[in-house]
Amino acid sequence: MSFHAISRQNQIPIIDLTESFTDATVRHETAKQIDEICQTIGFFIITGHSIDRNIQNDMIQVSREFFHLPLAIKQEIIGSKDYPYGYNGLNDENLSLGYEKSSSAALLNDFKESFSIGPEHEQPIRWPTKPVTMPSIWLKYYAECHRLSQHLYHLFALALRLDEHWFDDKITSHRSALRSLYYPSFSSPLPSNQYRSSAHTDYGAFTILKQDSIGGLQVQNRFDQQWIDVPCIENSFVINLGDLMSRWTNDHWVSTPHRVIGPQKQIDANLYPSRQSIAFFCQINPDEIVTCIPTCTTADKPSKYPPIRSWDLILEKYLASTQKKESTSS
Ligand SMILES: O=C(O)CCC(=O)C(=O)O
Ligand SMILES: [Fe+2]
Repeated sequence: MSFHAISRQNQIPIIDLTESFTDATVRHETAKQIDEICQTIGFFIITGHSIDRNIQNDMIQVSREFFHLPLAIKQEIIGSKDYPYGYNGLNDENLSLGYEKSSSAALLNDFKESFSIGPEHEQPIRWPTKPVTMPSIWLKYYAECHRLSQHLYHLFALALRLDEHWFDDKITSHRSALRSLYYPSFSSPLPSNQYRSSAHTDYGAFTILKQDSIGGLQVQNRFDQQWIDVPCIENSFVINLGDLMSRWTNDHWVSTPHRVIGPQKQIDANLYPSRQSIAFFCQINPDEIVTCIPTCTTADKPSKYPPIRSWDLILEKYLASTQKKESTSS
């Protein structure tokens, strides 16, 4: 697929990764395709990713179980500056605040709940008392996503004409976060100024997203500003770049705005269906200094951004979207 074909078509490209795990030639071809996608739409769907279906199903199932528990249990683990994970309740977050402050003020907060964990190697993970199977299922899913992210980093490195292992030492103490998002059902349509997730770009390197079959995820085509529906494909993941990767590549690659709209059709009893998705936010080592990737700058294209500690970049955005000040503890 050519650069122009991708930018013109209002579709999210699909890449089958199966052979890229074992065949170096395929890996190089896939990387070339990824480079084109990352310069244009910044989103793609992967199949042949090697994550077991049972693990995906268990993760969706145990998440639904958690979000159906009484609020008091869900609120057992609440995030803070030192522990930016745990439970976020309905209307606690407005992702567009971290993205575009001027127009987002009129938007109601996102109609969703979430629960997140960080990496086990940094600090003990805080779990709610129920469901009891949650820790083992989440840790298994987290490990699988990290393994997949390592393969994707290899493809991204080849796409940027770097050594395949260029990113390896930048993720040895990564701070990747796993977040389960639950968008409850509702009986009358959401107000026009409310979304399930308002428009935003992701903050980190890239995201591995699992969505259920309800749909609603949309990506903005930056060439004509149109919102493109991301199709729900069985046993697939959606991959999208975040702001850190865009800055790291000197804007050679884009982090594309996306949002989740409410369902347009009711199911039964006048109910608009709930939606469950699972996002794995791939974050590099928090102390890594993000400075223009060597292959992304030339004499004609100087580095645009000063070096920054990777976690400083992430925290700035996180605090903006949850309306927290850096000095507050909850
Ligand atoms: O739930 C989804 O499908 C997308 C969520 C999302 O974009 C995010 O949390 O960053
Ligand atoms: Fe996102």
